[in-house]
Amino acid sequence: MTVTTAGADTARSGVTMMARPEPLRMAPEETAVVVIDMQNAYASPGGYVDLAGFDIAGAAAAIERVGMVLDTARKAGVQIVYLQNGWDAEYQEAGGPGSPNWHKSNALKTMRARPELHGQLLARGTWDYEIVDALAPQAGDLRVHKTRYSAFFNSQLDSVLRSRGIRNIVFVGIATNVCVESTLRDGFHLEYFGVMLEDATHHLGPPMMQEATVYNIEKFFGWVSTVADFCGSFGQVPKD
Ligand SMILES: NC(=O)N/C=C\C(=O)O
Repeated sequence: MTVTTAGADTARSGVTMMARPEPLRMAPEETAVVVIDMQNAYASPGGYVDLAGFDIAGAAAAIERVGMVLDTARKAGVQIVYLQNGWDAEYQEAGGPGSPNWHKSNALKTMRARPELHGQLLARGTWDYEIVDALAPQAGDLRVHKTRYSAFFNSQLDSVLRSRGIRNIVFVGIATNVCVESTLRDGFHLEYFGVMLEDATHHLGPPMMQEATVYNIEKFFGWVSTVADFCGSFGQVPKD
């Protein structure tokens, strides 16, 4: 049975997208594509996660598929919000030894192990922090800065979405099992309908991490769909 997301006119004006465990009916004007951390740090050779020893072989395909989603979203008038993860140049926003982030962040750990990298990873103003060239934001897109894995924590994201009447979030980006899942979970608790396009994401760690997030989302926190299903449904929306 199709799940109709919140919104007075959704049943009438919405589009139906195939998803698991149920198809979703969503109004384009109440939907945003949230692009998680498609920065050089996460998606480019020589960026933070590559230097930290994670496999980024799947990132190139994710970039290409995110690009397809953004093309369709722009034509359909769906709001696009880019998240960028990182901290100020002095790393004050990262927290010191009193913060679990200081102990768990693999970027901070990599820089402590390789002091010559200090100042280069995830600092605003660096190449590492920037969105990859192929997905450069365009006029009308929004950018939101975040300092922890969940894009809802200590950021402008909730008010940016709420003030625009957004109730549905289509998630793409990196990494599936860290910032995408953390943000989708927090969005669930804030009453957003979250759907992840599984082939426009990439995980950090072994392949089972991708499978685990897909299971968690399908079973507990939201819906899972694909780029073809997003483009097939939102591609039908006429732009005014
Ligand atoms: N964008 C992410 O999922 N980030 C994951 C790890 C990190 O930022 O250290």
